[in-house]
Amino acid sequence: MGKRFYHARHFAHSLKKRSPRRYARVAGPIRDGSLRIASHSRPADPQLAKYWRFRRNLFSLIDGGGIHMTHELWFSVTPEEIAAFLARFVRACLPEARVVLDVFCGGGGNTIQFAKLFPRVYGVDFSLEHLYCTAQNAAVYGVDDRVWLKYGRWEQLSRGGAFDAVSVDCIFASPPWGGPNYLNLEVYDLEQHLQPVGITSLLKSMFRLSKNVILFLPRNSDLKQLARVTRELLGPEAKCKVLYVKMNAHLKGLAAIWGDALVNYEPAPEQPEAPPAEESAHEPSNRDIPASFYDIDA
Ligand SMILES: C[S@@+](CC[C@H](N)C(=O)[O-])C[C@H]1O[C@@H](n2cnc3c(N)ncnc32)[C@H](O)[C@@H]1O
Repeated sequence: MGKRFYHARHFAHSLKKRSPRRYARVAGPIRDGSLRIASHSRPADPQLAKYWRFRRNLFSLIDGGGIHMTHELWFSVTPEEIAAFLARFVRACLPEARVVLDVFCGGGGNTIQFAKLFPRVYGVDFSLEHLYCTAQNAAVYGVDDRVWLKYGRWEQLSRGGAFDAVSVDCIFASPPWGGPNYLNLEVYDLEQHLQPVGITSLLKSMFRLSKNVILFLPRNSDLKQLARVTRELLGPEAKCKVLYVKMNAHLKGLAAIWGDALVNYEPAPEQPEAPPAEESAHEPSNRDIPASFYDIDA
């Protein structure tokens, strides 16, 4: 893997050795353990109270004391149930896939769930603290041996060809939505509001590496823009599939999906009986995709 990526298991050690100046920026929280979440103590910031109440939705293993988060990650980690669903969905659609790239990996909510089902997962983030959290959290879930991390701004990494030598089977990204104000908008403009770049640039940078792309987007995203950008970048016949992702009956966001194998996938009708015994947990079939997640607008 060379020196281009940090193996999650040795993240802090490798960062210190290869880039002491970068390490110095996170040395404090690494040494004093201030990013470690003591699950039973409510955070001092009242803004976080609501997120803390639902902390086990973010990481079911949070009570074990090994989960790490920054203030920002309380708001932005993908809830585990959703991340697990998306990983199972990709696994069911792309049974041969080996490599997933999680751009904007944050605290590893998605990276971890992908790493449970795929042998190699790359996580990218421009926050060293977040990469450190991903590495720590991946260790809690016992998947840090499958996770490789890259520090930097996605726009620059992509322009510089940082992943050109990697054969990526699928790209997932949960880009920043620009704070909770997105809910005040009737329609979320994917060119204006999405960060760090608009949807056209973001998708261009991703389609260079893989035709299979999933973006986790605000629930009020402009679907017309999705249709337009799909045709502009992939041709007049191309399709984007949109899954409305719900948790406990609440609409949490949209998964916008590109790539034939992902778009044309149909879940089998729900089957009441248990799956056959020989079906391993690591080889999900379409029975693993709960139909309730499907509310498709193709
Ligand atoms: C919504 S969070 C992702 C949460 C993640 N999926 C999880 O479950 O933990 C977005 C992340 O994007 C990172 N980010 C923002 N702009 C970035 C950029 N230009 N390049 C790389 N990472 C960026 C932030 O540091 C943040 O961790």
